[in-house]
Formats: sequence, C-alpha cells, structure tokens
Amino acid sequence: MGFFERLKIEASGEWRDYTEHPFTNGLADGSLPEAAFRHYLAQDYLFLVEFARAYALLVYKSPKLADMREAAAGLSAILDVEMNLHVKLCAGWGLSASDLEQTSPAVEMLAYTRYVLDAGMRGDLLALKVALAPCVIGYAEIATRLASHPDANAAKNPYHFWIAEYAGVPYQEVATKARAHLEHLANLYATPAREAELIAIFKEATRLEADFWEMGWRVGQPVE
Ligand SMILES: Cc1ncc(C[n+]2csc(CCO)c2C)c(N)n1
Repeated sequence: MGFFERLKIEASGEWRDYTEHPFTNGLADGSLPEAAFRHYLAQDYLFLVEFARAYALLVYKSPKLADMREAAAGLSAILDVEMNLHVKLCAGWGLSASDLEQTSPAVEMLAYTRYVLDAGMRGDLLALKVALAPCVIGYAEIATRLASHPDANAAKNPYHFWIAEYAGVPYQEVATKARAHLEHLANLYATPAREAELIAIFKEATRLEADFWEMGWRVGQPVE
C-alpha cells in the first residue's frame, strides 16, 4: 500500500468528515446557500495567498534541486494561474478585487494556514508535504466525487464551474503529480520512527480542512 493510502486509513474519520462535509454535498446538488459560498470564496482568496507562502517554504525546505524546481512550479501555478482564476470566479459572484483585499481573516482560515506554515517551519520537506496533502490531493478526490452527482453538471447548478475546475484534467494531473512526489519523498524520508509525527500532521491538517468547510456552511444556516 502507498504512503498516502496509509495516511488516509490512519485518519479515516477526519478524512470522511472533510471529503463528505455537507458543504460539498450542497455544491454537488446546487443546494448550498449562496451566502455560504460567497463567504467561503472570500476566505479562500486569503487562504490562497498563505498557501503561496507555504509553497515558497517548500522551495526553501527542498534538499535537492529537483524538489526545489517542483515546488517553484507549484508556487508559480498558484501565483500566475490559480489566483487569477479565483479572482475571476469571485467577480462572477459579486466580489471585486478590492472586496477580497479588504476581507478580514476568519479564525478557521488563520488556524489552518498557520498550522501548515508551522508544520513546515519546524519540520522537513516531507512534513510540509504531508501538511499540504489534504488540500492538494483532497480537492481532486472531492471534485471527482461531486462531478459524478447527477445535478453537478446541470446548467442550473451555480457551482458547476467550481466542480468542473477541480474535476477537470489539468487539476487532476496536478494532484496526481503531487501524490507521486509525496510517495517519492516518503520512500526517502519516512522512517518508522517518524510515522506517528507524520500521521498526526496529516490528521490535523485534514481536520482543519473540514473546519474550513464548516466555516462557510455555518454562514448559510438559519440562526437558532
Ligand atoms: C480551503 C482550501 N483547501 C484546498 C484548496 C485547493 N487548493 C488550494 S492551493 C492548491 C494547490 C494548487 O496547486 C489547491 C488544490 C482550496 N482552494 N481551498
């Protein structure tokens, strides 16, 4: 069994809470309240900025030039492609670039990004890759599941574009490559003595991803 499969099994409860969160099901059938998605999108803009910083840290933490190049390509993809796509998507939802700049960070966004950056600062390249894996590989898995929902492609589903973006071939290839690189690093650096530390990082990052969905989900729920 591969390293990533093992991590998922060790964190199976957290993984299910993240990948099957009600927010994701609301995207699939189009029932997610728009206010919930708008809140998520604005926080996700701030998230992407911090994630670019985490990729910059990957560059620094790379022991080998090949790892450094891989990380630098990921950093460019976020800065030059994903951020632009995100700003365009937000504009379609009525969020201007200046709205995004002025968004106050939510504690869930801060908790998650600070955790990933800290795991990378105190750890090595593999530890940081493990902290990033729920985001990079998880979104590919989630989007593939959502895309198979009968309502996911309906023209009336307002989240159709979001699902198609992450379920599409270009993003799926990014995730497949990230997973292969993680397996390669695990073969080099994942000793039995480090297993508990790496599983703990994976579990925590997965839990914080689920909390990120929950943050958006709460905005769409009626106040009790
Ligand atoms: C909360 C949250 N988690 C994951 C992603 C997806 N994502 C963000 S950066 C990145 C790597 C790109 O190469 C991916 C897949 C998101 N947008 N928001």
